[in-house]
Amino acid sequence: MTSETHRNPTARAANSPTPEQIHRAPKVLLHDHLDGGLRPATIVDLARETGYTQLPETDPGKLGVWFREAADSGSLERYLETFSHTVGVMQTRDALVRVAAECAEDLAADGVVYAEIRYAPEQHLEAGLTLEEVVEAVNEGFREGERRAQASGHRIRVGALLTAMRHAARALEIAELANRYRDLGVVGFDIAGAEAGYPPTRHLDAFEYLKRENNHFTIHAGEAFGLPSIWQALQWCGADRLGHGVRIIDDIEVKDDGSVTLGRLAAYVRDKRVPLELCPSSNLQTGAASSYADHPIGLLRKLQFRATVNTDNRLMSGTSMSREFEHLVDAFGYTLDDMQWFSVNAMKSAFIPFDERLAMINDVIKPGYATLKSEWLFR
Ligand SMILES: O=c1[nH]cnc2c1ncn2[C@H]1C[C@H](O)[C@@H](CO)O1
Ligand SMILES: [Zn+2]
Repeated sequence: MTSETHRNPTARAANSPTPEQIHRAPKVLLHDHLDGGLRPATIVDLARETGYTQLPETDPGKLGVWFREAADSGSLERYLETFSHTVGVMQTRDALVRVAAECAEDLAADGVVYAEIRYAPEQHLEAGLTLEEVVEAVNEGFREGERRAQASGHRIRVGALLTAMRHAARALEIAELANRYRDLGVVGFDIAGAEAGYPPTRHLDAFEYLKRENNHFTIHAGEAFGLPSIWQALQWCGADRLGHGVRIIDDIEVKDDGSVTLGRLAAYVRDKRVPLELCPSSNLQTGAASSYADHPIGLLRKLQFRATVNTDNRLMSGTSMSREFEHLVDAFGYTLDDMQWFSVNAMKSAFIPFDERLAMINDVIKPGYATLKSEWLFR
């Protein structure tokens, strides 16, 4: 596919939402890393409190810039190196509670009404916490953040996804942990980390265990590595969703006359309504896409894949859900109807029970967009 084929030169439409409307619109976030979303000022505080001495900057403003620039590396491996500093200050119970509470607060203030936040418990054991203590601290933080959000007039519901690192060998143990804390704040499982060289099938035992337990999982696949990774994640591992999955574009052919042919895998992904947790800004930094206008989300939305919009790592990308939508509105001329479509797609794909998803869609998301869409009548 040439990069020019799917550029939308008209960009913003007359009825595209303003940044203020985007901010107020109810948004649903399925792919966001807890250790990729800390406030820079909190990192500085926690480093001081916990004796972490490796920070590249101690001024919060400069530190924020440092993360964005260091993550802007063009390679997933180098992008991931920046996490040593956030994980480095997230080793105590208090630190985890604080980071999780602020995460929920920040998302709620941005208009996110439902979020699934992931992190790898195995990365937070350096100061002696157990896996269980890590999960309980993060859950406590999320509950505290939900309460604070409500007190300031925002409503958000946050579920945790437990991630296992794909280069390590603890996936089954983490899957069992996710199962133990199911209905206690944890809604599913994930694997993350460098993709090339670490296929998801390395962790087949964990996925087979979760399937036997009727539990849910997503797999980072099709980000830095292409179709074989997506194929394995779906057909060997049985993933419910794809973390990124953006490289499914490699199985879609667009001819000069505009006609589109889906390969077998792309057809499967669309036919089975496999949710794609797309993260535009993150993809630009790791080299998986070259610009917002050229990001495959434009074509995937047109072809009605079950596409969702996500932040991945708000700190490393200097982003938020509102900012991701602002970029997409600018690049593709999206309207509130498009935003609603992405948000409903995400809510349908969440790992909480069906009746709760439906209530979020009918009682929160649709009324929220209806209010925004009717505003022109009273302008
Ligand atoms: O986009 C990503 N791809 C693969 N791994 C990632 C991505 N963003 C964050 N991670 C890793 C680094 C974190 O330490 C870990 C758990 O959140 O997940
Ligand atoms: Zn990710």
